[in-house]
Amino acid sequence: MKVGVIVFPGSNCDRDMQWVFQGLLGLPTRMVWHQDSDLGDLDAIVIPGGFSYGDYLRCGAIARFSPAMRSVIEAAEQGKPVLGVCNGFQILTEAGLLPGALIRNQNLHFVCDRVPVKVERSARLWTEGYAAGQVLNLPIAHGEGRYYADPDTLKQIEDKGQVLFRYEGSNPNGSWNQIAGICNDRGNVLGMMPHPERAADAALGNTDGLALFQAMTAALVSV
Ligand SMILES: N[C@@H](CCC(=O)O)C(=O)O
Repeated sequence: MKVGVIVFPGSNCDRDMQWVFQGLLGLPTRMVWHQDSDLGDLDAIVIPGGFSYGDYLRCGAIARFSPAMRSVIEAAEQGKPVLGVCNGFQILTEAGLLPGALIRNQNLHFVCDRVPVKVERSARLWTEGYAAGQVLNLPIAHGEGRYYADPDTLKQIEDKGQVLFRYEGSNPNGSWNQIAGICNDRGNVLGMMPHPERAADAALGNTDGLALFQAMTAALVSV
């Protein structure tokens, strides 16, 4: 059982992810340079936050062409859990693993804050450690986090229950339907803009994000 964290030029949350999986949960974790396409040894894949390729063109638009991404797509097709946080979410939408897009924040400002995020439902792999409707306090830090999808796609993901996280109260980036995180139809790929890895270690004073990683880990143990 092994977790892989894909590292692109410009990733900056890769070590935080490594700390959660390896340091807090005690799971073997491999840092994978984006040019490495041999991911066969991995049981779960994480695409961390950051500024891959300096966010040139659009956040995630260049990273999605990295050799590792072809293998991430294969792993997702095999049903392995794939988690993308912030820039990772952007890369997953650019790669077509998740529907919709992350566009410039409505107020055109980079937003760095801690915000209430509601868990929509208790979903296998990701949110079984939370109660439906539970409100988490999670850090956000992004310039292109406004979730957008065309009306048909939006209806489809809402109808299928693919929205797992929604901003509660305020809408910090103007996301359609206050969407903060979605999974794919099959449920094994999750992308979210808030940073649960920055709210996982008690030393940081907030462990609201930890249950997400525990749910992912529990699923791995039973693989
Ligand atoms: N580069 C992204 C996200 C930053 C991150 O992943 O923390 C943005 O500004 O939208």
